[in-house]
Amino acid sequence: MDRRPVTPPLLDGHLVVDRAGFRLDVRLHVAAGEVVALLGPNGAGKTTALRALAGLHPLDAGRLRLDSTVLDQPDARRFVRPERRPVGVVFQDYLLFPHLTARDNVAFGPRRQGLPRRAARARADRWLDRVGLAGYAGRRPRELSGGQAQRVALARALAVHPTLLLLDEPLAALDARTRLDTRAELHRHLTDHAGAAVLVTHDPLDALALADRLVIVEDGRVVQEGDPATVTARPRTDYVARLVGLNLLRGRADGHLVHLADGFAVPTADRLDGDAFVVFPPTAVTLHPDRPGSDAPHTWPATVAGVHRHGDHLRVQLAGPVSTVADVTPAVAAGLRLLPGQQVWASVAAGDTRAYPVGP
Ligand SMILES: Nc1ncnc2c1ncn2[C@@H]1O[C@H](COP(=O)(O)OP(=O)(O)OP(=O)(O)O)[C@@H](O)[C@H]1O
Repeated sequence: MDRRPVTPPLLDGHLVVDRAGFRLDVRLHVAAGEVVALLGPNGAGKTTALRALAGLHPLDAGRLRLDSTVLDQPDARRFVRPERRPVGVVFQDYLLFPHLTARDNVAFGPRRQGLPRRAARARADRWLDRVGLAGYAGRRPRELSGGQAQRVALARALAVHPTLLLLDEPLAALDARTRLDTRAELHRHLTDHAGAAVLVTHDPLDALALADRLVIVEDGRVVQEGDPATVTARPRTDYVARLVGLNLLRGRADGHLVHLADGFAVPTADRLDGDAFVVFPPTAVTLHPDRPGSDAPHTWPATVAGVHRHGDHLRVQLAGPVSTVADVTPAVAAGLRLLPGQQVWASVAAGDTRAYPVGP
């Protein structure tokens, strides 16, 4: 039996925020040293959650505890103002003070924490050095590139030794090359950060590269969470499936078949019974011009809804009783004369699908 004491998470939040026609209601736990990425479609509530953690948007209900301090609990009339929270933020709309040098931007937080000017500046210089900007301390934000400004913002957030680090799309404003370098650098700083970190991103690559755990938010609720490997292997919503590039269908498993609506079925190597999800990559879908014979018993009719170039392949959107996407080579597409509106038949091999229960 495991007798290790269960340590409470460093951050323990039940965040409830009401906005016109929208309610955020998410439970969020983050351990010391853990990086959690909030992912979700536009308007899901990610930024609202981050702003609630920072204290920029008070909770309407629920409770937020960080370490041993309750930061926000409306029913106990408890609210710690943003500047009094041990929180470092890197927000798009909250970057740098334009009139201060990079050094003074970074020294600002430590000064507020009571560090004398000279010590605060020395700390700022150490952090600028750590983010690779030793020679830029005297520059003002307008004399920095986007990537450099982003790194100063990170240094500023980390210089206060925050218990909680919040990052809102930290790499979004950067070009592809800078993004790659900054992502690697951010990864190093997050690994060194002893506190909790919560990151909001639209980019699955950022989330997979930086986070220990993904929390998927849709319409103000957590719809799935887990380590990146599990979430990407076993998506539970269409949004997550699209994010990781898989077709996701839901049906009723009966041994090695998952029965879908309208009497169609998908074969699977996994043996399962009951409500099930089944996933497969677009490259696993085979298209046939006519209904195949007994060599492909589990096929379904589909209408080509769209064809786009996708790397070396063509990505075909298929509508019908089973809505999927298929990746085919240009040669196959030409052979099938794939055009929008065309009727085809689709199938997938058991060895290319994975099925898992809908229930926990
Ligand atoms: N200032 C505001 N006043 C009222 N409602 C708002 C305000 N800002 C956002 N909302 C609403 O709150 C909901 C959540 O928005 P939020 O910005 O948190 O989503 P998000 O997941 O961060 O989206 P995105 O990916 O587009 O940034 C949306 O329905 C949005 O319309």
